[in-house]
Amino acid sequence: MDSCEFWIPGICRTCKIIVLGDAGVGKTSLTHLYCTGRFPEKTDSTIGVDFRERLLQVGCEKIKVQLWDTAGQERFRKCMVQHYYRNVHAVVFVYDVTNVASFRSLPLWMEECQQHLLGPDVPRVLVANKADLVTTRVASTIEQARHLAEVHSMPFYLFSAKGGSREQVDAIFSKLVQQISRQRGKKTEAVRCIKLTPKANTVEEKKEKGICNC
Ligand SMILES: Nc1nc2c(ncn2[C@@H]2O[C@H](COP(=O)(O)OP(=O)(O)OP(=O)(O)O)[C@@H](O)[C@H]2O)c(=O)[nH]1
Repeated sequence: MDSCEFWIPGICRTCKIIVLGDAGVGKTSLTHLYCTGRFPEKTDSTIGVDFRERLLQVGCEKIKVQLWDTAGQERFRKCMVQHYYRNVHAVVFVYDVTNVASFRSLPLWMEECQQHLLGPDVPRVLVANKADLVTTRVASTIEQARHLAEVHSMPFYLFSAKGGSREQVDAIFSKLVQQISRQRGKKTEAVRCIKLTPKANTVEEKKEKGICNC
């Protein structure tokens, strides 16, 4: 995703991706790993939102991936929640495999997206984090999570922000960026088609198109 034969200076698109999930599931750790390549040794509870960015090259396009690491705790979200959802291009849902309650909250996070008018066309993925702590006890919840992702047409990743590699975390976000780029391409094409549709100007053309002058 980062090779480029031509470089077009000045063209840079932003992809705003919000990361949602209960407190402590690993949102900060995941976004940190993606943007810096390191698992942070120490994290504090996110208050409001933290921003992290990474610059990518997709073909000849520069893309700024802007991650909104949102607060999991309700009391730290209240004042920011409207801002999270403005002009969102994609969503990452995260739950913690060792915390069943964080899995049960996923429908609420999805509902919040709906309440803020994120349509089904907004790409999303589900990350089951802390895979390094998987035990047989949580295996059935992981299967349920996989099923939930399937039902909602989301890619599913069993991942560990602690033990995962940069390549693995890149795969999660690359998938989203590719989907966003594809959608943008389609929208641009649709606009181009509308602009290029010729108007019926001459009387003959108008007749052919069934347009009447009276
Ligand atoms: N073992 C393990 N611990 C993890 C992993 N990811 C995060 N943690 C730990 O889980 C705790 C919470 O991680 P955060 O990244 O701060 O969680 P968060 O979702 O951002 O939390 P809030 O900001 O409160 O919403 C920290 O102690 C992390 O070190 C992981 O993959 N494996």
